[in-house]
Amino acid sequence: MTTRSPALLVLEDGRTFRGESYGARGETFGEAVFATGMTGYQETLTDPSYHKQVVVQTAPHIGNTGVNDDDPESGRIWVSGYVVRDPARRASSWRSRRGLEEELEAQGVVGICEVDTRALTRHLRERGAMRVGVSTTETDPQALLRRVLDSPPMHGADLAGDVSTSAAYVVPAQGQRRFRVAALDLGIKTMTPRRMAERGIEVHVLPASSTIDDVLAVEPDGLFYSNGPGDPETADGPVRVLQQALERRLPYFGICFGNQVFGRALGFGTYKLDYGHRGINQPVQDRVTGKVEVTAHNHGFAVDAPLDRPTGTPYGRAEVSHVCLNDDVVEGLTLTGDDGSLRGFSVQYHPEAAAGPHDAAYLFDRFVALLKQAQRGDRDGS
Ligand SMILES: NC(=O)CC[C@H](N)C(=O)O
Repeated sequence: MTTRSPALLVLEDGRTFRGESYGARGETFGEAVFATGMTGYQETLTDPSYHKQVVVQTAPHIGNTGVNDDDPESGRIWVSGYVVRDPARRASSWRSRRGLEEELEAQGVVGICEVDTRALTRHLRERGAMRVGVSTTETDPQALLRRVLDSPPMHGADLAGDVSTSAAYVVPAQGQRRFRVAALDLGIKTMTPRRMAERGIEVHVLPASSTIDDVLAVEPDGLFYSNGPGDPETADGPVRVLQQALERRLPYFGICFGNQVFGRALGFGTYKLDYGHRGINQPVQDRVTGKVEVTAHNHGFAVDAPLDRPTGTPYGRAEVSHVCLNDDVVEGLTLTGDDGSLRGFSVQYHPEAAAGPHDAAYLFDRFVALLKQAQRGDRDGS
């Protein structure tokens, strides 16, 4: 069994928790956020959207199924720190290759266990997400607090460039290629291009800093923007590229950060939620069909768009298509032309469902339908 040493967690408002080391020893900082999924810790840890965040797991047992080679959503763990109640003493799964603690240690991720994660979560829910420090080297809370207060806040953080691919790459279509899509990698998860590839889409994944010329060079049938870390208010480059693409009537689909950037491209603002949505059972309503989906979320920001009326934009009519039933937060947007045809859409949640329920998988089919409609339009010369 791993030997443990004392560890300290200090929030920026001074609230302190003492626990034991879990994973690498050292000191780390980030935004403290809680994730409520009972499963899927590997997907959470490797989701690039968690860059610079210290994730608190509300599920009390973490690590039970170890670490496998199939579930990572990127090439590494991205969370800047990890907080759990009771780590599994033994990993048990036919897919497990190694223990979670071993993996955290190997990747240099500092964590803390034996923390009352329910008390910590209630604190964050009441006071809002805030900066935190976790340390196995510091024993004085006041000293750690000073460093927490010196660490950068999430508000205003420009992070997509840190996690994006440096070079373009292609995820080939499975079976016959039906469409080609340019996908801007703002922190893309492995499952997303795979869900497109399964539907005959060849996905050209491009760096976050790509220009409209880089996008057009792919000769795409459509444009996709991924999830990603940081404050959407900083994503001016991707917003501009998207506006240029919409001017050219390129069909658009966006997920999470891609929803926020779409919102901004259409003229809406974004804002920081008090403590965000992170989990795999969030109820979202499709405002057209009335249907409720149970969905996976990981977002701390949201789009500020009116729920009660459409908004005219230079690219067509924008509407809020989905809302979260817990708090009425905007969870999806659509853009339609004067003839009522769909031009682009996005969701704040995760239809790629890694981890999470598959209720929203239909959105990838909707993207295929949009690409098909645009191809037909091109052929008809309209
Ligand atoms: N998963 C995401 O794309 C998150 C988007 C953004 N960083 C937020 O926290 O809201």
